[in-house]
Amino acid sequence: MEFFYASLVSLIVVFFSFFLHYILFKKKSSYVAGSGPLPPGQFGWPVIGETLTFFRTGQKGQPESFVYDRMNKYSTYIFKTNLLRQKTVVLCGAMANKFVFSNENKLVRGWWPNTITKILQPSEQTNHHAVSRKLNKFVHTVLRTEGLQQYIGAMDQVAQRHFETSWENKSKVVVYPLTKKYTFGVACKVFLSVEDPKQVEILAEHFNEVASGIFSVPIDVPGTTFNRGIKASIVIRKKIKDLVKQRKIDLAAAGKAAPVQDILSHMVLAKDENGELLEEHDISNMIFGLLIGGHDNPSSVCAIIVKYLAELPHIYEEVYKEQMEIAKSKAPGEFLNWDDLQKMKYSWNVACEVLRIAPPLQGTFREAIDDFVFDGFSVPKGWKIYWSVYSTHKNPECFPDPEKFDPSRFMGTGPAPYTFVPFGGGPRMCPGREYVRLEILVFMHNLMKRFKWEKIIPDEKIIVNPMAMPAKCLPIRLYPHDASDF
Ligand code: HEM
Repeated sequence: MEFFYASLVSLIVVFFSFFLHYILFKKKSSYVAGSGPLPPGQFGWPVIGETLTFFRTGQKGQPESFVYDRMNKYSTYIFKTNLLRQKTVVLCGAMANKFVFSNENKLVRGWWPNTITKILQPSEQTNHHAVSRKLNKFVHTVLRTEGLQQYIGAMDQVAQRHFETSWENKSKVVVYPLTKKYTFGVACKVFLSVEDPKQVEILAEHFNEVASGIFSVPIDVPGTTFNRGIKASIVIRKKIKDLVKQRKIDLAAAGKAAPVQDILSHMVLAKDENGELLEEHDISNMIFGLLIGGHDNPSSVCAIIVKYLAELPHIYEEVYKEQMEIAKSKAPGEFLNWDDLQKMKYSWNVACEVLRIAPPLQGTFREAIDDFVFDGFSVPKGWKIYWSVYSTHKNPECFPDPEKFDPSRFMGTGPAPYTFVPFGGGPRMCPGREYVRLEILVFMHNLMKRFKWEKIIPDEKIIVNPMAMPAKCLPIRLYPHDASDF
């Protein structure tokens, strides 16, 4: 059925594409906004532009080549293209990152493709930009470091149970599905206090449908991946709303729920700047957004850490030494705490190097609120702006020998400003970054103290589909440490 619809749409696209191309692009090719020419570059194929090339380079394991081919051909700092049927400029390099991040809501604002907004956005929102700015501010507040410290023990508890049930007593495992299970389990516990494995699994299945829907052909008729994504999003929202309602009741009844037990309690009790409690649908939307963030990105990093530690024994040994010192300092049954995580400096450098070399997200879009000029080229109002993580992460001027996995890049003062941007920057910078740091370090600790491992597919590549991930999900052979190591 999906194939039929996709074929139908392709035919329609072929018939009308040249006509649309003429109307949308050719007629306006002489358009000059601001005081400079349009950026160099090509819009590519009619309608679809260069979208397929963009995604294919990622699926082939060379996601950075889309940006670098065009930087070499047109300009180091800016080029135009057509992505997701939008006239887009790609801004490259540290200065471009600084420009995008510091002009939020002045010259640019957040923009998501229709597929994403249709699945993720609540229909109740009338003034999307104003509402999302207010909610984003609140999300940044609930995920700040001081608040998260209290959840480290809970993360460790989830990790211990996860390794006991899914890794121990096995000689081989496939890593990527397991890291997904771990990170989603942590998210369910920390955000919602949902621990029952069956309930977590059902929620994870709905989230998988949402994730597939976001990156599917956007045809909203029964049977398509896109339609299933929308339906799954409605089901999840309903489930979260029910949890919010129940939590309100439990918090009112003494002893049934604690104000600090998870992020949900925190949100239910929080008040906005007018002293009002937050609306139920706002809380559900925020929790939904956090679970989406917690679903795929951190699991990609955890899996790719496992890959590099298998390939680079000298780095494995350093991480092992650091983690075993902490493991030996703990009393039996004692969970990790904030001080332990502060000691995991080398481990975090390793994770940062993974975030540099294989960032889960390649970049995000903005929309020009007004005409502006960058590097002498005009960007017209309404065009989309794409900033790419790779334009600095794989740039030898920012990171010498960029393909080399070298955690020492993060020692001392670390990378130059605006060059290491896996979490974006400015007001929209990922609010989950500190949460991610804790969750990844807890994962590394529990993994290192249990196992050494080797890859079953020695030359397995990292692809981007749509997150960075090992092409075959990283099957490995496990070798448990001797009990005498403790
Ligand atoms: C390794 C894991 C992660 C990476 C690499 C990552 C990266 C990013 C990036 C690049 C952005 C866009 C920033 C921009 O447009 O400038 C973003 C936004 C966001 N992230 Fe993350 N993220 C991760 C994990 C998480 C987690 C675990 C959560 C939730 C707990 C989360 C919540 C969010 C939210 C809510 C936004 C939207 C912020 C806004 O639009 O203001 N992320 N993230």
